[in-house]
Formats: sequence, C-alpha cells, structure tokens
Amino acid sequence: MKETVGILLAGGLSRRFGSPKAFAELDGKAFYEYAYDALAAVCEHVVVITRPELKGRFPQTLDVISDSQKFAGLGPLAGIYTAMAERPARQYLVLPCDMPFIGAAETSALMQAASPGVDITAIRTDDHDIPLFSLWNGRILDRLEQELDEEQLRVMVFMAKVETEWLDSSAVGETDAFRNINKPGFLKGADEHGSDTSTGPI
Ligand SMILES: Nc1nc2c(ncn2[C@@H]2O[C@H](COP(=O)(O)OP(=O)(O)OP(=O)(O)O)[C@@H](O)[C@H]2O)c(=O)[nH]1
Repeated sequence: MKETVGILLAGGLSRRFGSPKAFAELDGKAFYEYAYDALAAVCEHVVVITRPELKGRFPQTLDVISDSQKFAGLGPLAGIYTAMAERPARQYLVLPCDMPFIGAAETSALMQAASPGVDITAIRTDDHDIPLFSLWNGRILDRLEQELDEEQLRVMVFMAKVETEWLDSSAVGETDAFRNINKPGFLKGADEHGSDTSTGPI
C-alpha cells in the first residue's frame, strides 16, 4: 500500500468560473498543473478525480479517474471518497484545482505540521476555513462511504464528525497562498487578493 497519495479535485461544474477551472491558466500554466506539481512534490502518487467529459483533456501520462457512479457529481466529498476507494494508501493529501498559489512549500509544510494519528488535518486562516487543502487518514474511508450513503455531502459537516485538526495557516504559508479562484475576475484581480469561500456542498 502506498504511504501518501495526492488527490487532485477537478470534478466540479465551475459554474461561477464559467469554464472548467482545471484548465484555466495563470502565467501560461494550467491551474491543474499547479496543483499537480504541488502534490507530486510530496506524494508517492497523484490521482486526478474529475468528470467523465473532462478526462480526455488531461495528459494521458496522468492517473485520471471519474467519480464513482454511485456518487458522481455530488461534490468534493464524493470525489475524495472515490479517489480513496480506488487508490489505497495510508493517507491522502487533498488539493482542489482552483488554488494555484499553493506550491510545494505549502504542501510540504502541511505534511510536516500535521499531527500523526488524527483523521483529518486542514487549514484555517484568520477569516476562513480551507477544508479542501487537507491531509486525510485512509482509515476513514468506511465512515466516509457511510456518510455519503446517508446523503450527507458536506465536507465541513463530515469534518466535524471525525477528529479534525485545524492548523493556523501561518504554520503552512502566507495568507495569499490560500486564495481559491472561483470566478474569472478573481484571477484578473489577483493583486486585489480576491477569493470566494462561498461554495456548494462544502
Ligand atoms: N471529483 C469531484 N470534484 C468536485 C466535485 N464538485 C466539486 N469538485 C471539486 O472541488 C473543488 C471545489 O469545488 P467548488 O469550487 O466548490 O465547486 P465547482 O463545481 O468547481 O464550482 P461552482 O460550480 O462554481 O460551485 C474544485 O476543485 C472542484 O473541481 C464533484 O462532484 N466531484
């Protein structure tokens, strides 16, 4: 079994962004490539979890899978579940495709700062929680499936039910690194520090 598998979440609808965020570009590099590089720097393997219609847009050299039929398109928690179920590992480092300012420095700092033995370690800035940049223990897979079977799809609700450690973002990186880009305007105004924490089933 692998020690750490990276889960690159790229199966959302990107309604607010208007086109699939994974393929949006910043300085000529696709968002998903930033996330992939940040995960690959510290994980033995990276799996991209996306929608069937987007699979062919990723390079064939990457390990790209779709949400399991049972929970397809039900949000990030469902994506994390499928990746965990299909790629057994002791732990998983999760990163969404819309946080292009997270790099190897931040993924490695999160891995080092996480306490051993907790179910999930995630980041909290002064003004918001970042549940999707997080480290998940593989032993919670059954619990996660149970939750989805009960149609509980919210990441934050799941995190409250298991042992989640919230790290202050200052232990992992500069506040600016934790911006997620949900709307194209946030990218254009990158120096305005725009980001949006309002989400669907998170
Ligand atoms: N695999 C998978 N990933 C998802 C799913 N829903 C959202 N994500 C990913 O989770 C992260 C956060 O998603 P959001 O920004 O909340 O949702 P979104 O659908 O991408 O965007 P909006 O339609 O604007 O809400 C992104 O990396 C998404 O690609 C899903 O059903 N399956």
